[in-house]
Amino acid sequence: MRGASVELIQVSKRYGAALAVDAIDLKVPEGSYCCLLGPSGCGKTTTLRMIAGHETASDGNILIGPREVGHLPPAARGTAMMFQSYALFPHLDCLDNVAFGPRMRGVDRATRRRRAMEMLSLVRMEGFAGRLPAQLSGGQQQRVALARALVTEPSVLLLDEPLSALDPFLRVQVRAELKRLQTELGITFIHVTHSQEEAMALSDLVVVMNGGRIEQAAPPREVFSRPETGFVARFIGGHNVIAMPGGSLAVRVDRMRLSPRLVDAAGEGGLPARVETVEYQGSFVQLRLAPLDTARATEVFAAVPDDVFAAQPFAVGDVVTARWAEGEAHPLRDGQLPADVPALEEIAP
Ligand SMILES: Nc1ncnc2c1ncn2[C@@H]1O[C@H](COP(=O)(O)OP(=O)(O)OP(=O)(O)O)[C@@H](O)[C@H]1O
Repeated sequence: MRGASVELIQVSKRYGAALAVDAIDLKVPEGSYCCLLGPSGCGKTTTLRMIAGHETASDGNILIGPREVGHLPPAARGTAMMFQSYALFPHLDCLDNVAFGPRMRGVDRATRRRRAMEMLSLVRMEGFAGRLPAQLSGGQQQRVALARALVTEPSVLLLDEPLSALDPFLRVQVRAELKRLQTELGITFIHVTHSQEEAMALSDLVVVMNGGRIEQAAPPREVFSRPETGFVARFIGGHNVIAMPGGSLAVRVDRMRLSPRLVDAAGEGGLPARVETVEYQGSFVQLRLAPLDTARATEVFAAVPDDVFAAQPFAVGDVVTARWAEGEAHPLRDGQLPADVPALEEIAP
């Protein structure tokens, strides 16, 4: 199997007056694992379905490899789709479920059974070839569904919330399996999820969507360390969004430094705030703070390493100053403030 790149150029989807996907541009490199991440209704599934050809784009171009595929039916695009519900045929055993597609395409019995067996081995289900879906666990059914999608040798595998029907334990197992397969096969995976943890764990490229648009498309570490918009900072989590005179900033909660507030310190920088909650979390202590100036943020969080906290503990009701090193504050693209927000002193590290 070989991967192919996927490129969307100014792709839109309208349902009547509603714009589900709004002129998005995206380039997914060949052989990469890409997650489309965002809240319900942001247009992830619609985007996936347009790539698969189950939905026609209202505008724009879709390329798979060098080919424009907008006019091609799903079966001619070199993609395969795996759905949230495994949708295995209940009356067929695993081998026949996987061999079903090749059978429909007229592949002879011996070849299709050999191919199906290879795919079952790939997902480590060769020992279950003769079982009916009802005799399998959810995770096992999911693997068979994966084998069934891969038997067509797609260059791009499209996965719509493939883990959401699994319990948390299985979800982590199947997630690791998906990553292993993608790395081993070298084909392109495009995976829709609303779980930031899933996207972080799997992706080479995370595409954060909101309201039919792409907020940010970058490797997970970059999205987490340098969110470009307030939406990304909040959705990915682990960040405070703080209003400043020049616009809003994102600062990671584990980069906040707390010190006792010196009430009479002249020209004191930082963000004075009252401690609202203190929660011990094992390796760190999480504090929720209410800034005294609510125009800057209504609440911020600080994750303080447990040893740092033990050396200088704070209690609920204490007033502290939160600071961060200059390089830890990332300006947000959509962070312009209304003109009436008061100017504040410079933040000192
Ligand atoms: N067939 C349709 N007809 C009309 N509107 C639709 C149709 N399909 C999707 N939409 C609308 O388009 C928008 C994007 O839907 P989409 O299913 O792509 O979102 P999503 O991000 O995948 O959400 P979810 O995580 O809930 O599946 C939503 O507002 C949805 O209501």
